[in-house]
Amino acid sequence: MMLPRTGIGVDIHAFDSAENPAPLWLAGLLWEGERGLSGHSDGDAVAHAAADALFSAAGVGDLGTHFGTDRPEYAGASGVKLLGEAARIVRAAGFEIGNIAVQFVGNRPKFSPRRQEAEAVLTAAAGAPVSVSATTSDGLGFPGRNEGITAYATALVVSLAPQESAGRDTLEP
Ligand SMILES: Nc1ccn([C@@H]2O[C@H](COP(=O)(O)O)[C@@H](O)[C@H]2O)c(=O)n1
Ligand SMILES: C[C@@]1(CO)OP(=O)(O)OP(=O)(O)OC[C@H]1O
Repeated sequence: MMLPRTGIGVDIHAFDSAENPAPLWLAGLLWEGERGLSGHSDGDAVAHAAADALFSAAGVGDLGTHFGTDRPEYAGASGVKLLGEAARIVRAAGFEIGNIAVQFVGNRPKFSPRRQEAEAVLTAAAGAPVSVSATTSDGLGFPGRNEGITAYATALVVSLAPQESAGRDTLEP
């Protein structure tokens, strides 16, 4: 039986505190006029959490395993590029991707008006449906103080490799 596998990913990035902050890239979109997130790459916490959930579901490590900050080629890399690469790695490991669901916690950007646009960009990158939702933390904690964003993601993948039979049906009654 081909049972699906779930995965989880969490990513946190602080807003850039520089006087002239980097632009904000989140959920694969550029948010004009919004303070950017700091990071070795473009800081797209939504795309990173989605990629991490894929690696988790396939059991092939995590973001640091594949795109570590010691890799200069990923300096400034786009989250969309990392998600596309993560999907390629997971497929090369013998999995198909069912879907990815991401929720971020933060006051800004006001996400829902651009949800469809973001989901289309991330879905194209992953080659599988990606849904994104947002919530505030009701003013509490670092997202509530506009210091940063947390993104949580789950992913579902299915192995395309023949499964070895195991468990109850191999046991004597
Ligand atoms: N950055 C955000 C945060 C929230 N939303 C939308 O607002 C709804 C209500 O948020 P609460 O935290 O007050 O429950 C939420 O369900 C989102 O639809 C948003 O668009 N952008
Ligand atoms: C994506 C990578 C690599 O550029 O850098 P960051 O942008 O700092 O992002 P993080 O979510 O901390 O994950 C680690 C790295 O793999």
